[in-house]
Amino acid sequence: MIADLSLYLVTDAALCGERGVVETVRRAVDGGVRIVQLRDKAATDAETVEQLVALSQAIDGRALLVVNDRLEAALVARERGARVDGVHLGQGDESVLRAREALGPDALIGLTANTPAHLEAVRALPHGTVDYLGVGVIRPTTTKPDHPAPLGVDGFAAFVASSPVPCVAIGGVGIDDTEALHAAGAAGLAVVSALCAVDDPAAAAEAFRRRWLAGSVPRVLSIAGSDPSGGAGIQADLKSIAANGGYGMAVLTALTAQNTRSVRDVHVPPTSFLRTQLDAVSDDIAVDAVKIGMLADAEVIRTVGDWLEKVRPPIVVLDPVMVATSGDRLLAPDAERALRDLLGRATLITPNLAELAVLSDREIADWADALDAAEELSAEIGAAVLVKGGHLPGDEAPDALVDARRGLRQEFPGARIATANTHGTGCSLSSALATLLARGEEPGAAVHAARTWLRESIRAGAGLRVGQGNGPISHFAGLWERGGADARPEAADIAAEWWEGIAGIRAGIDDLPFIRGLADGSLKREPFLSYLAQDALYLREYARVLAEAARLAPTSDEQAFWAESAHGSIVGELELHASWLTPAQGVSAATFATEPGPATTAYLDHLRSVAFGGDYAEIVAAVLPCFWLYTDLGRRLHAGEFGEDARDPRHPYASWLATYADPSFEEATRTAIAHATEAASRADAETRARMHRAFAVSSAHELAFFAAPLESPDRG
Ligand SMILES: Nc1ncnc2c1ncn2[C@@H]1O[C@H](COP(=O)(O)OP(=O)(O)O)[C@@H](O)[C@H]1O
Ligand SMILES: Cc1ncc(COP(=O)(O)O)c(N)n1
Ligand SMILES: [Mg+2]
Repeated sequence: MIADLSLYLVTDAALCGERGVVETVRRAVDGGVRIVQLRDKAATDAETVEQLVALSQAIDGRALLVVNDRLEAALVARERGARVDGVHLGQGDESVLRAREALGPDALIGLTANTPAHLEAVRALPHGTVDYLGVGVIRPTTTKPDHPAPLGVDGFAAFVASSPVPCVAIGGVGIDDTEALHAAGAAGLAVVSALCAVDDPAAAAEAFRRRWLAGSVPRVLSIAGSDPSGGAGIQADLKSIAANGGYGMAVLTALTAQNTRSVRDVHVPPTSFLRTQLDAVSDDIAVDAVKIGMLADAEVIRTVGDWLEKVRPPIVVLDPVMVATSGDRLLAPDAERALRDLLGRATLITPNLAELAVLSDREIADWADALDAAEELSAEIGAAVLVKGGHLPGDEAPDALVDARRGLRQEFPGARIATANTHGTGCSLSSALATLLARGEEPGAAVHAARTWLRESIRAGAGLRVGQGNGPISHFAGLWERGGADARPEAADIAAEWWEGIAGIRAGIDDLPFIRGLADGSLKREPFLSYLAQDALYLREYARVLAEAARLAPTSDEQAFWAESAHGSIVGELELHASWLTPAQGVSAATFATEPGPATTAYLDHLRSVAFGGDYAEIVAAVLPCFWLYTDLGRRLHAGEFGEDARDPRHPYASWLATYADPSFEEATRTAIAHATEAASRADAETRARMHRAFAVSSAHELAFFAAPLESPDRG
């Protein structure tokens, strides 16, 4: 049997402690353990049967279950309805031949081995008797008191090289061995203490799995229809999987005769042949992720559902394809019910707006409706939902990831790209997601990366000059342009993402009593002047950071811009002193000579530490919120968004508010946004992430800075 041995939990009742073996296993499987071995040398056969029954229920088909040594108990537990997939035998335990005979050809049979003589013995057995070897110990361990001399990673690698069957590394394996053992050729890691004796087995398992997957090329199977014009269906899937770093496989549910204009005909081969294709793959290859596309009719859906029930792939991304971009049906209308039943088997489903309406059986009038419907559907099916906004009217094409079980609702903003090349966008996105999830990405990060890649590929689509209708996207545009480096988002997309990312901070600023009072003029003079005094202190240092940006700027345009901004910042400081922070305004010499308050100090510390790092990209991201948030606030104050008072010339702070809405400051802000986000677009993914963080941290400091005058009694 072909099994995913990547993360293999071996139980130890003592190490599981009060939590117990069953609960430990349940959580570890939640976290991604793929196979569980019940190992309890002290239990009686009757106790072992009970434990297997309980474990089988807790695992619920999400991982394989084998038992150490106790063939009889496995057989009895099977009779009692437990799903026991096989046994793991030691050199001294029952004969593997007898186990194979008793458990049948589909059982998983493992054997402990660590010497050349053991390997000779395995070679002498009929092919298919032993499925894998447990090889160790890797390091000294206390969970096997009588263990042989440790092999170490090198000894393990040498053993694997001459083994006829896959080898799992066991014995003292810790998370930091993951990469080395993967590179040494391990089929998986068998872990005892590092999963049983930890507070959070799910988190530990997730960490193992993520590190394991990061080093592998995932094997991704698309189960979908064929599009001979190459833009959608399995053709799009295979390109998308490859472009995102996976090994692509494809099982055909249907053949369409379509091009970029329309679907002319659909041929659905017999489902018996579909099943033969599916088994041919899973009998030979461990499938890391499945993407499901066009399913044609109810019988196809049932066939795929039965196969999923047998194989239980760890990741299933289901794109509930109903209608093609051209408007032609790809699913028989009477099959919608059957499709709904299949959703429960998915990890993630990716409906467009029309499909979401059908699946959730409600009307969707706008994006807010779509999010609510997605949340409801997610709760109902127990899977995450990525609702796609490609068919929204207007200039925006957002997507949103909703997972009711985790209380997750994450929006991904994006301007609509003006292009006709949208054929196969849904197919491409879902297979990219299956691949990225199989590479160990978190769902939110996977969606972000898939969208970045998709948007670049959509933009490049027209350049392919394929077809007269809705042409395809250019799946390898990034690869062809940059030789495979991560996709680069456009500056405008980065701006949208950063701005959306601080939506909570912006709402927080709008709600501050200080801002409300500033808008309607009710703000007392004293906190206002103390705010200005802090602002003056801030601007002087801010100017130095801007000057540092000028010093490091890669082009003379940018150099000039940041130098002018530094100058502007100093002029701003001087003006504050000239017109507001004066004895005439009631500002005493004491306030004048004020010290920076905590919020000012914290903000400046952040800016200076970024500036000290000497990275132009990060500095310009950190200085951006001071431009952007002020301009945005000024524009909205001026537009009367906070009430009409702010525009009244008799408003006590009218002249100060006017400087907010100064057109030349707005122009400078546009330029600052452009320089920062273009630097981000040119940067590698790691630098871009640092920039995003620096931007978000500065934004949070802006909020604290506005809050300070009415908050801290010891403000400057
Ligand atoms: N013109 C466009 N500009 C930017 N993104 C788009 C555009 N059209 C579709 N997308 C994106 O392509 C993906 C597929 O979405 P959608 O077209 O809604 O689904 P489907 O292709 O299944 O009908 C989504 O990520 C969506 O945001
Ligand atoms: C065989 C096949 N499967 C799926 C689609 C959906 O295409 P889109 O991704 O544009 O929704 C398609 N046109 N053809
Ligand atoms: Mg589409």
